[in-house]
Amino acid sequence: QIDYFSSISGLENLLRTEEYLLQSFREYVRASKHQLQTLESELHRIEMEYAQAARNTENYLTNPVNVYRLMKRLTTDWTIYEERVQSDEAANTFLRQMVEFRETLSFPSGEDFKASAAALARLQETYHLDTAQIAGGFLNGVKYGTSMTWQDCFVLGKQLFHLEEYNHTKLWLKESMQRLSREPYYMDPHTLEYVEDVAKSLLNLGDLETALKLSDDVLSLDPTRATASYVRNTILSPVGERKPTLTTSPSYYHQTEEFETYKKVCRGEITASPTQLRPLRCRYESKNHPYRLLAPFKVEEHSLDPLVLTLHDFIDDTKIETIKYLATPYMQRSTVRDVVTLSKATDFRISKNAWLAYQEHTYMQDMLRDLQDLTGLDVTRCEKLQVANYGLGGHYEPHWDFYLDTERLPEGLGNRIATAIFYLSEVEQGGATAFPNLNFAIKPKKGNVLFWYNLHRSLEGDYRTRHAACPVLKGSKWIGNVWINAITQPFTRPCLLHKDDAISKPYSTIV
Ligand SMILES: O=C(O)CCC(=O)C(=O)O
Ligand SMILES: [Fe+2]
Repeated sequence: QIDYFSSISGLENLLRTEEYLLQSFREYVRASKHQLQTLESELHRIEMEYAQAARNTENYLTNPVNVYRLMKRLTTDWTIYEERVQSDEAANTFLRQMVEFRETLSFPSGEDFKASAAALARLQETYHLDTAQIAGGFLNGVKYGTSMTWQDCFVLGKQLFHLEEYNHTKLWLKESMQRLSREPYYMDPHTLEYVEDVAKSLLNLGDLETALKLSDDVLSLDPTRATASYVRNTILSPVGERKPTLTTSPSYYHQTEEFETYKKVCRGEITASPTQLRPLRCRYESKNHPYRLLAPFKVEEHSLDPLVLTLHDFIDDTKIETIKYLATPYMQRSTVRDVVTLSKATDFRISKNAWLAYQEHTYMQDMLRDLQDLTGLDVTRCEKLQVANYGLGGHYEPHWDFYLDTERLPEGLGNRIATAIFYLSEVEQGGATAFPNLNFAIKPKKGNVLFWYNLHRSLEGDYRTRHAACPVLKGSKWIGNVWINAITQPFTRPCLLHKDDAISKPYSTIV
């Protein structure tokens, strides 16, 4: 069962579906127009005939030919029109095609639709986005798309209600009413029911002021509406009879300080302090490799302890496109380790990924060779390359890359001593790699690599390296995760005999 919400890769299938639907619908409109035109000329003909008869009824009815034709019309012709309207060829073709399309084309599932609503709520939450702005097609002040209609906002609000995202429900239902009030037919009889529905929802969500205003609006147009009266009476009756207001209760982790810090880092509200930044440098590094003397590594330090670096322009576009191309057919929903099921999909990691063996292409072997040249680490035994793609609000909440459960290390590889994230695309907005303990987030830049050590020298996990992929706000984020494992490193990064993990212990208490 493939899903569509967890990456951008694959979504083009849905657009192709829409192309087919549009074609079919266009054909339906064209054919029905043609049908209607034929009917119209028939109608016109009878109208003329009738007008003539009505002008001088006696003269008309005394003509035997006219009488015959009147009889014919009323016995056969009208039946033919009736049948034609009923058998509506154009509509039938369209409906038949739709049945076929539903079997042969890709459609998103209800889960996809739900997850895309949840993604919008997550983005709004993480980046403090204004509801009216999003509805107007703006993301962080940049106009990307068309506006949402009041119905769009209403449906989204309802979905968020079912997801128990009550704060967001309120925002979207109110936005839908705002948008409705700007429509020329505000409050026509058909929409009254929607407005009542919103009034009732807002009553349950505790926004009494708006609920009362909406029900008053409805009642001023139609004093007999039952729901609006109920809302109004409930609000105006003495307190105490009212049901308790619905409130959202985020999961335990989502209420922690770490999660708050993570979101601030994603928004760029927290950044490394001057003291943190002072000792850091950018430099060229050749490691005395003859080739690298000419094309040195461009190294930017983000933190010295733990060591976190950006390697600028580390991989070129040709290699990047090849690697994405190789991965695309194998992309599947990303999972996380789970004690019981071994691996499972979760809400806190939303992306698709594919594992590629480095042997599959020299470009991938080049990635490892370059990393080895720079870091001196032995890369002969690594986990496979993990290529990932994040779409609509895709993210990976704070986590460690090293295995906590050292009983179950990948066989013959050992724990993940270092991570190198190859950024395989730009991301227009959001999607940074955030380190909530270190107070910085690195914005993806195509061709750059983010490198850090996950383990202390004693091979214990360095808890300060907790990191995350901030939700992608606009764009399609591609990365390649290289994990360099510890088993082959006794000479390249000798482990210490004494423990040196005390410094990161205080950061281990989060989970
Ligand atoms: O996408 C990112 O920026 C981080 C990804 C990550 O941490 C992971 O896949 O383990
Ligand atoms: Fe990670």
